[in-house]
Amino acid sequence: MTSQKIRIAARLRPRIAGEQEDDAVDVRDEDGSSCVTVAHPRDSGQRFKFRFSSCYGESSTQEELFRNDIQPMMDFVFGGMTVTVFAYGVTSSGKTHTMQGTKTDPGVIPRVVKSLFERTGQMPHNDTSITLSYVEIYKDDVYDLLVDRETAPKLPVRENDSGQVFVANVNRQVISDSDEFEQLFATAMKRRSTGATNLNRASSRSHAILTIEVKVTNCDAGTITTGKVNLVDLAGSENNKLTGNDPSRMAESSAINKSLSVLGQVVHALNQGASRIPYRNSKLTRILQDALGGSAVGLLICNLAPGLKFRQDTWNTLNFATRTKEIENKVQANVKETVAKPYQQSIVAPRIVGMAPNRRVTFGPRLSVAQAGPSRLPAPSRGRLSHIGLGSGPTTFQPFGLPPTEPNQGLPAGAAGLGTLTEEDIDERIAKAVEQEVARRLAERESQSQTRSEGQRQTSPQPQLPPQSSTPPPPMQPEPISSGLLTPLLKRHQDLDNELKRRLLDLENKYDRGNKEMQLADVLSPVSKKRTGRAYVALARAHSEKGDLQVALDLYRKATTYAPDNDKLRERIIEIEYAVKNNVAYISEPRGQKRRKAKGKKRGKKDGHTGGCETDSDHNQTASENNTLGVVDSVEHPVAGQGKNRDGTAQPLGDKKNMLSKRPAELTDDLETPAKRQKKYGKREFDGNDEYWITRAPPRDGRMVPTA
Ligand SMILES: Nc1ncnc2c1ncn2[C@@H]1O[C@H](COP(=O)(O)OP(=O)(O)OP(=O)(O)O)[C@@H](O)[C@H]1O
Repeated sequence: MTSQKIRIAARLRPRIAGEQEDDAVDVRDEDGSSCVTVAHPRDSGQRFKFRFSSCYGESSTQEELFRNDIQPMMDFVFGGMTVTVFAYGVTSSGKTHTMQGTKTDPGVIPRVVKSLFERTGQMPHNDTSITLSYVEIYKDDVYDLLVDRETAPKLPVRENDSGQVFVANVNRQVISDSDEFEQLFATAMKRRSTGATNLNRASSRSHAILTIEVKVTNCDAGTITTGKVNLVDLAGSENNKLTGNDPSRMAESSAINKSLSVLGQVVHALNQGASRIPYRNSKLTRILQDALGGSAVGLLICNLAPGLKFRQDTWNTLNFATRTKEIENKVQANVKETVAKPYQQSIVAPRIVGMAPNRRVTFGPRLSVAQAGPSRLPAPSRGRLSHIGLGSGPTTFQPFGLPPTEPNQGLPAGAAGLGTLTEEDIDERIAKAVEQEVARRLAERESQSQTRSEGQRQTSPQPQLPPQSSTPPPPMQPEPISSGLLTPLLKRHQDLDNELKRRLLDLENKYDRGNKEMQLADVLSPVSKKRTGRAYVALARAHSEKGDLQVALDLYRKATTYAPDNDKLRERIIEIEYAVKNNVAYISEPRGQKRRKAKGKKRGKKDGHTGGCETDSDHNQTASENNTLGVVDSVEHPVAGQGKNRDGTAQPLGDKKNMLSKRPAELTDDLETPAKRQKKYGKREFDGNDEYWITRAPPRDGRMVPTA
């Protein structure tokens, strides 16, 4: 792992028709290196200088930029690293021109693709593949540009086990040459949201991210190297006085400015070494997380528009670039060995090597998921579960056979038969084996219980059974049966099969439900997410007060999908889990304690604290950052304003649609209504913890009372 600062390239575009000549901004050579200079607003004799990794003037060419700054980064891609290039600047500063270019004057994207293919063409001994995905972030929703817009759903953004953020369910297209790319890209570009503004006839209304993955399998070295390049054409920050946007354009503009403002906050937080970086405040920063303080190599192209008209924007862009160049990434390569590692050999190889087809997999008693090495077991999918023995009896529990053993192709001992399996392949096979092992054990347990119950039947006096003999009984033969009755053997097999089916389906349903919940949470707006979370919490609380702790626990767990960062919620789940596990009563926090906390929290918010979303410095930054980016008007605080009046005070009951009014009828009977509550407690109570109105049992001492 090596540290690498983000590189900055500034590019000043030439004047376009109708723009006035002046020297407000220029690029010049000074002291042996080039820099951008901006005229002092009040003293034209003075100029501010900005130095970056490279600076390109109005006459610079696409070829120059590519050769100096982009081409050298391709080495990183082939070394298994992720490279992110993003074009940043005010609207009409030339971002799309730089990234896409035109047919006659291609930009960074087509040049990168061409260079990748040229390079893979020089690797005849390696197996290479180039895969493409292309998405746009429009009003903070992610859409696939490789599918028709009419049918393109909003795509969720997720994080994998190793903390890497990715766009889920995105189309990934393998391309075999530059021509195929050009066709695909030309169609995708037409799907991107663009519109005319006063400043740009074809202004991008979205951020577009093209991801190219390069996979090189080196059979000699036994490695698979997966590098990636993200080419990002950001939408431009907009000054709505200049763009003359209509209301629909204003909504887009506000979303663009907001996400760029969050980008500014992220950069600031990184520079401050803040403990919490607000990546999650916009999809853009979430997706670019790896490039900003993560493990990718980054290049920021700062596009600048010439002239006095854009001086303030130029100034903002240059300030943003100056802060960004301080960000340091910990660059990591993604290189995997194609042969099994020691932990995999010890578990997988001895069992599977040379296994006869259709022999049952018999893992030793020590095998567990945890022992299957540090690998991440893929979550069971419908496809994978459903093909295990469903639909026929237990004899169909097939081993997770590798293909018939192939001759050892010079692989290390112990890896024989694994061929060129990748770590993922092996992980997947382990997962399958574990699933099958679960199925086998279920079947075994079932058959043991059948044997036991048969044994009991045999020991009890049953005149119709033959006398017991000391010799082992012959293999059970199905007896002729009277019509309409199953033989015991068939019946046993069928019961077993049904039980197995039932359990596997339960497992699948559980997985599907969890997945749906996640997907739903991903597509909801932050406000709806919060509301749904609250609704679950309200129901959970109602159940916990009824003593129905298991149901309450399930509901609280569901609520965490919508409020993953809520520590209180997690704490409550742990408490209830403890209560359920140890069979002790669970009692909610005493009221007084909570109210005090609530007041404290509200005071904190008034003072500028944001409920854990940002640090103080983040918050203070909001104003300064936005001033810098020139987007003060569009800033929305992520937390402030929810569940409160405009003046920051809590909304009284009745003014707000509280969650209790949405409770199912069966839950409301034995709960307090707001009127009952008022009668009982004399005044209304606000639960500052989760910002919703709740019913509460009379205060009791202590949090848990053992019942036994
Ligand atoms: N280096 C350049 N050489 C020639 N023309 C350029 C150059 N850069 C930009 N232009 C022209 O300037 C105009 C605006 O450029 P472009 O659309 O790329 O801006 P943008 O920053 O992507 O704008 P937006 O954020 O609104 O999408 C276009 O007509 C483009 O052809």
